[in-house]
Amino acid sequence: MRVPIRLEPLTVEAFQPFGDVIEVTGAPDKIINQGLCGRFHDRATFDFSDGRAGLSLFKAEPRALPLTLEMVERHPDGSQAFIPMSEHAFVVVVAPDQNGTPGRPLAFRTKIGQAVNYHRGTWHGVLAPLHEPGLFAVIDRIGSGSNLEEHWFHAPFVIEA
Ligand SMILES: NC(=O)N[C@@H](O)C(=O)O
Ligand code: NI
Repeated sequence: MRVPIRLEPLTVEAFQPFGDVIEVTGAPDKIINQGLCGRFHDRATFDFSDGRAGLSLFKAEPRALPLTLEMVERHPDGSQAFIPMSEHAFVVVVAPDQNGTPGRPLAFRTKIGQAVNYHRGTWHGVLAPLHEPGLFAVIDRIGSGSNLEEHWFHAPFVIEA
């Protein structure tokens, strides 16, 4: 028996307990470059313990819906941001922490132009593009240790459109 989870639109409000939604909304915080560019300033909270921020590129295989969710993971020592490098939606899965194990996951479909930053220690699904090229810039912790905790569900969930 796979428990269904319905994909919801990604919003700042719904995602707030888990991380930041990075997107161009409203007026820029600052107009720069002789008026030719709007700066939407400081839109994500990075948090790294005894390491440093690093920028990597991920090229991930696209996933098809319905998507089986067997596990979530978290990074106790740092936040992790995923910035799509193509104009395609991707699936974002998070779960509340309940005394060290994840509760019922939530699944979101991003809109084009949205990126996410998981706060340090947030349970999340691994990167799940929905289309080629599956190319993302990732800002996360570079440092010692694995910085990775996985939780495999006894009964997988199924993420549905
Ligand atoms: N393992 C790894 O670098 N990627 C995961 O953290 C992920 O969230 O996709
Ligand atoms: Ni991760």
